[in-house]
Amino acid sequence: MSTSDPRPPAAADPAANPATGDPATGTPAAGSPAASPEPPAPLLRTRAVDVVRDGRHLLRGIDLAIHPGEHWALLGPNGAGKSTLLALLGAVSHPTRGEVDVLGRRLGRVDIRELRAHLGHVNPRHPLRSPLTVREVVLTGVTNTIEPDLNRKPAPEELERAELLIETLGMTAAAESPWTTLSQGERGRALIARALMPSPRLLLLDEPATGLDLTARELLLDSLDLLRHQHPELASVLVTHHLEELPESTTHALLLRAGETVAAGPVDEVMTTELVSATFGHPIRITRQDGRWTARAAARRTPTG
Ligand SMILES: Nc1ncnc2c1ncn2[C@@H]1O[C@H](COP(=O)(O)OP(=O)(O)OP(=O)(O)O)[C@@H](O)[C@H]1O
Repeated sequence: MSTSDPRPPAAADPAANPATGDPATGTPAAGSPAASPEPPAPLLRTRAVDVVRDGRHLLRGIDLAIHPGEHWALLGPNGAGKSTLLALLGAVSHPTRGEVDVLGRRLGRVDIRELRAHLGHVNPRHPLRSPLTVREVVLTGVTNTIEPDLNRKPAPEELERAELLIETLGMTAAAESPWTTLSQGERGRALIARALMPSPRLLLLDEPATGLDLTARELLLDSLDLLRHQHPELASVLVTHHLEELPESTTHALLLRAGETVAAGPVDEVMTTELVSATFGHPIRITRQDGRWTARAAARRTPTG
């Protein structure tokens, strides 16, 4: 299949389920039948989204629907538009055209700062310089501030939640370690715990494994698998260039090339040799073993005769 003929396995049509409800609690909209077996409303939805900057299309015609319990990989080469799309999904920027609904609220019609409070956005460039401990950094997730709010004492249930998340992310032994002495992998896991403090329904991860050594990457991916297992309603979007950096628990993928969708849908339909090769513009062979993916350049043909 060529990039000009993408057949994205369609994400569920969000228009079929217009319930919007309360983004903070997930409560169905008034009038929704309480016992309805309908699938849940998407947490994120984009329709025909374009982003144009300086006269250049960074994204074109992006349609996407992400539901509770889905864990999406956003894959594509350098400059494909992954960070631009993540900024829309994280209510950080607006589309030039099209619709973006985050937790049932349309960007452009709501205060995006209020929306962001319900999203767990992990910024690998967390600008902390002071030697807060891991526990203190995780607790700043409650106020979504870089430094602790000194006028506010954490409630016992917040301390308890921080401890649980620190454990889930495999950081208990380092809970008292100062930020300034942590490795990049430890910082990454502490930031995921921090992002989860306000119990967001959606976690956005921008290249969380970049720069990690093998052990640190595997610890991170194990932690994400455990987290997703413990919080079955959580949804997530993870941006990466590398298939090896995808946790086993990845359920869906969106492949982007030059700002356009090559394919989007369930991971086993999308993460194929054909579609990933089309996305990266290079023949790549994809294999999946024990739930994890590897990508290798397809073998060159041996010249005959
Ligand atoms: N404000 C802007 N004005 C013009 N072009 C921009 C702007 N922001 C980003 N771009 C360009 O848009 C394209 C997509 O950028 P984006 O950062 O979304 O890609 P990406 O897939 O995340 O890339 P990478 O994998 O390298 O991080 C790039 O070519 C980038 O140079």
